[in-house]
Amino acid sequence: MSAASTQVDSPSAQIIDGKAIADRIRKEIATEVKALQEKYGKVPGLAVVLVGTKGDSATYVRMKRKACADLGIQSFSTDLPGDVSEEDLLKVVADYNANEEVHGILVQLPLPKHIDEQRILDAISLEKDVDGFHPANIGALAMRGRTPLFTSCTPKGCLELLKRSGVAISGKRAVVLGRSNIVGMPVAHLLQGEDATVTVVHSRTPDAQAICAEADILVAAIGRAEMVRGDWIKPGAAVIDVGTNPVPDASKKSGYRLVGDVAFSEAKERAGFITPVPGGVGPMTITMLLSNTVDGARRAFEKAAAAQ
Ligand SMILES: Nc1nc2c(c(=O)[nH]1)N[C@@H](CN(C=O)c1ccc(C(=O)N[C@@H](CCC(=O)O)C(=O)O)cc1)CN2
Repeated sequence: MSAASTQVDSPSAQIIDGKAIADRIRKEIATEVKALQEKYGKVPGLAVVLVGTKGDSATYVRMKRKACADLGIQSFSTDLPGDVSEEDLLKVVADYNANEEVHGILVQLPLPKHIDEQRILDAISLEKDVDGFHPANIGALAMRGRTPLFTSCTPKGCLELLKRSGVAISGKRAVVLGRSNIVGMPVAHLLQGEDATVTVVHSRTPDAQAICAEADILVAAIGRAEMVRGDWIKPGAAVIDVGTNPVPDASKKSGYRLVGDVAFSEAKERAGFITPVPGGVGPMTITMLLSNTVDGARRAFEKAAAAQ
């Protein structure tokens, strides 16, 4: 028998269809919104604040507002000029904090350089922090035995994709590539909370490839186009690609296409599960925002009912 005929091809990975999973969850959320309306006569409300006109941010905000409309969530919108003062932005946040019809407040990031992002995020009421970026929510996420009021949307979406795809987490070796406050750090805490053994790899980690190659679950959130090559992947691993990096593509009307932090075509030949870009983690981010808004509204409605 020739060598060629005895070779066993490694099967291609199961593609985790984030769009399909997000659509299913959105249907569940729409049902919950209806149930809340029937029980309390009120609907959840989400305030989305956009500063400036930066292309991506404006697109994401539009998507968030449309998603609210699709699911019966009341949407509150404030669009501010890029040179708005920090004090004026704080005033908008304070008004939404005081508005009883608003159960979630989201300030689209990044903010212009002249605004202290931390000061703005800290000003959002803990009970309306649907982004889960308030230090008290992050702190609770990091502590054993504590549950944050809200978990940040992209990390929550990553975990949801793993769970709904039947990927076991407990006892597995998880590697998170990237340590941002928005994704890397919270996703590492979430995986640890599910009893994975977690390593965070970042820009100063020597031999990132060798560490990634030990991962049963690899979450790539470093923001570098196709940094993770096929030979970084442990055969059979679950690969969650959070990267959305624009690369020039003259064949596209926009002049670019999006690629992840993982070289998809190489990685899918070794991984057991893998998310595509686009259509993987991205659609889950907004879906988890809607889910957090409904959670916030439910808590507010229950509290108001108990106080009567
Ligand atoms: N306040 C916040 N700001 C930002 C967050 C956040 O969670 N809260 N996350 C990102 C951007 N973001 C949401 O705001 C976001 C990113 C990507 C997607 C998405 O659906 N991506 C699609 C591709 C869309 C496209 O073609 O452009 C995909 O990956 O399939 C949604 C939301 C930064 N700011």
